Amino acid sequence: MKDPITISITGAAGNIGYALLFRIASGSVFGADQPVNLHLIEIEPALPALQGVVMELDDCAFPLLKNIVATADLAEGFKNADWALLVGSVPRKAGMERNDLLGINGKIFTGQGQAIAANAKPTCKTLVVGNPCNTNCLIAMSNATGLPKNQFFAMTRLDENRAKSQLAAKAGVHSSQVTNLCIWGNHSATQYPDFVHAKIDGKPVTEVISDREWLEGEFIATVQQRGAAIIKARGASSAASAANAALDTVMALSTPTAEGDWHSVAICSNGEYGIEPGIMASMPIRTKADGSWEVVEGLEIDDFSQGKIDATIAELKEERDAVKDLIPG
Ligand SMILES: NC(=O)c1ccc[n+]([C@@H]2O[C@H](COP(=O)([O-])OP(=O)(O)OC[C@H]3O[C@@H](n4cnc5c(N)ncnc54)[C@H](O)[C@@H]3O)[C@@H](O)[C@H]2O)c1
Ligand SMILES: O=C(O)C[C@H](O)C(=O)O
Repeated sequence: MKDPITISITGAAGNIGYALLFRIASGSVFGADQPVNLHLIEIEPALPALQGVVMELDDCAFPLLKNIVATADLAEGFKNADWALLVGSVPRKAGMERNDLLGINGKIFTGQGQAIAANAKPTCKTLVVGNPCNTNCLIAMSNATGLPKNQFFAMTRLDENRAKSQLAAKAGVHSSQVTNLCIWGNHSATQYPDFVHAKIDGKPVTEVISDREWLEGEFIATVQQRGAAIIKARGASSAASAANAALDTVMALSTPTAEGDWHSVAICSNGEYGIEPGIMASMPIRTKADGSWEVVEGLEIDDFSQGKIDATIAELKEERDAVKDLIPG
């Protein structure tokens, strides 16, 4: 048996948490031979509800689940973490944009970034799900003094999965036949789901779907507005699909990417594609055999795509400027 790995999850008593924990504990994320410890972090008022979740985890008698910690103490919660999944934060309501949450949620990520740096393993990878996730991740990363920036990620995989599903439906194929789908920029209404480089059965999407007006219009708008559409329909923000995408992201960053393909996640720019260094932007990413990752470089960006990328990066710069008080030095 391998040594257990420790997964710390904030907001563990929330809706996404409830959809995440049992899949991790069952072995379906890290493998059937990988024991796990779950460190569940909540705010004090949610600890009684969290105890209920712990009772349910116990009642599953998962063979791979070795230890559960349920706590409001960040040092205890992030101790020895291999992965920190930062979900805990307030979701938006109908009529709000995700960055309307910056004032409420942004400050959560200063203390969490510091606590990860002080208590987690030096190799800990952090994935931010709580919105607005790109800028919350920037705050966490900037406060995690001493940890490499390339261990911080913000989630755009839900957007990738949504985009693949829309393209598949339009082309009359299964979503698994859609590859090379990159979400550029922010997890927001300015994101750019890149249909130009996406492929269906290895062919450019633009050859399979000849309706360019749909691709440039309805397709992009549907993906950009999908979160709002779910809030309108459900009366609550996406939870099961968000948890699924978080686990897809963890797996995509833990296993080598299929030859020629890429996946979407926001990382700290080093200037790739002319994106200002230090901006937490979604780009095409490949995970290598040794577990490290790289940006897929050299994609040709046409004028249409460049305009969309510029718009979403401009929004990320505005968000960064709005939280400058939460970013040290
Ligand atoms: N990036 C994405 O694609 C994506 C997708 C869906 C939802 N989200 C975001 O994920 C977040 C969580 O959504 P949810 O549906 O689980 O919400 P929820 O309200 O059901 O649960 C959030 C939980 O976080 C806890 N929490 C709040 N502040 C905390 C803190 N400082 N430390 C630890 N826990 C804290 C709350 O007590 C609550 O239990 C929201 O911000 C939502 O907008 C992101
Ligand atoms: O839209 C939201 O506020 C929740 C989430 O970010 C989503 O994309 O479903």
